[in-house]
Amino acid sequence: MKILVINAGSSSLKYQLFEMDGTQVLCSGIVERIGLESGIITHKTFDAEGNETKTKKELPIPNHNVGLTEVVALLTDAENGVIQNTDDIQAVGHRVVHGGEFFNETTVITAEVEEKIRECFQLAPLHNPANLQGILDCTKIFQKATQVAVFDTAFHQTMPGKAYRYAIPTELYKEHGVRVYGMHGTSHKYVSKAAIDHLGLEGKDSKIITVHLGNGCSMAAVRNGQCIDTSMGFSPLDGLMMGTRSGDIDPAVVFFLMDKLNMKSEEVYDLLNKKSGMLGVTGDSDMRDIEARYNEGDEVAILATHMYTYRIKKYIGAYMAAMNGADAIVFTAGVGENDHGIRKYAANELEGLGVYLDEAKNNKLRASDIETISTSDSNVKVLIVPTNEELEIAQQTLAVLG
Ligand SMILES: Nc1ncnc2c1ncn2[C@@H]1O[C@H](COP(=O)(O)OP(=O)(O)O)[C@@H](O)[C@H]1O
Ligand SMILES: CC(=O)OP(=O)(O)O
Ligand SMILES: [Mg+2]
Repeated sequence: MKILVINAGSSSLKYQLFEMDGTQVLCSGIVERIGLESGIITHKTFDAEGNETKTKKELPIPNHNVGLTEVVALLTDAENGVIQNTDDIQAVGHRVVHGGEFFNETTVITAEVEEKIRECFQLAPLHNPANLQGILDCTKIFQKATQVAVFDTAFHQTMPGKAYRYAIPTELYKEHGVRVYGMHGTSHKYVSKAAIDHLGLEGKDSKIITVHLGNGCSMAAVRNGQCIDTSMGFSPLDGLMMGTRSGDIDPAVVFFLMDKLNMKSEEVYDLLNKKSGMLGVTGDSDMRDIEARYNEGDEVAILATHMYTYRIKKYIGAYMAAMNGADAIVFTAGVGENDHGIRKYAANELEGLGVYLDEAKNNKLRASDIETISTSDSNVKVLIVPTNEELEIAQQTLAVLG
């Protein structure tokens, strides 16, 4: 069975096509810089031995629909395509960031499900509209396929009330669903499970702290494979410092901006979501640019890097307290897998908590497989586990189809 996975982000669209009998990846790719002057499509195909052929295209991609049309053209290309026509796809698995309290598991998409995804637009304005657009487009293009939604929020639905409730009047939770939801759940689930398997902790009282550092960043405390706390909240704006999002901030700042600087609520929302985080402090949002500036001794980049990693460190402490210890801290996603400086500053000087980083091992730039970067006698293991949200989505899609 061929399952296509679509991970539509705010400015990108990642995809992978799987042959699920034996789980072979037929092709994968990313459409980046959607909506900007020039977009980039990187497309990789794989033969039965896993050998890779890569093509790269630069062209304007004004919206996700154009991006998806380009992807379909690559999939069905007469010479280099991996399928003959769109009817070869039996299912499309979609990443949907926010499922509110509607969904705690993977779901076949119906008109009613689409409506509920729409109802969650306000909770994830950078993500859910793009996710729904991807679903609507794929329904038209892949007419024989079952469309399935895998929610970022689902994995976090096991959190207890003491972790997911805000200390505000109860009716705001009961009548309006104002609570912590948490995101990146597919990734936290995938990497925590991989760490549990890797460390032989299946069936034991396992305590894993997962640190997902991409453009959006979040952490989770995972006890016995279940999420008990996470750093993103009602929306993907909360918690860690991110590429363009502020993360934790005193809500009084919002009123200050509105009352003293006459900003409208949507301007404040835009500021905290799109103009803050690393971008707000340094002018750059991509960690590669910030790393280069750091290495040149740029003081602003140095400050921002330490703000970013200090907050991760504080959450590590919080989650070790929440679980009364930890077996492992797991770094993942674009920054977590690639940036050894970020891992170093986030996980060094934690010997008091039993975390001993092996700096030489950590200095590897890129982890394509699970790597241990703590010393052999570290009580708490520090791992890099490359995430694979697309594989997790494909497996959950297959499971829901029975
Ligand atoms: N080699 C690298 N070194 C440092 N950071 C990197 C590297 N490669 C990618 N990144 C970072 O990873 C981020 C994207 O991560 P990703 O997990 O793809 O995020 P998202 O899914 O949120 O778009 C980029 O913004 C970039 O900062
Ligand atoms: C929820 C979220 O922040 O997703 P991403 O990191 O893909 O932007
Ligand atoms: Mg991501």
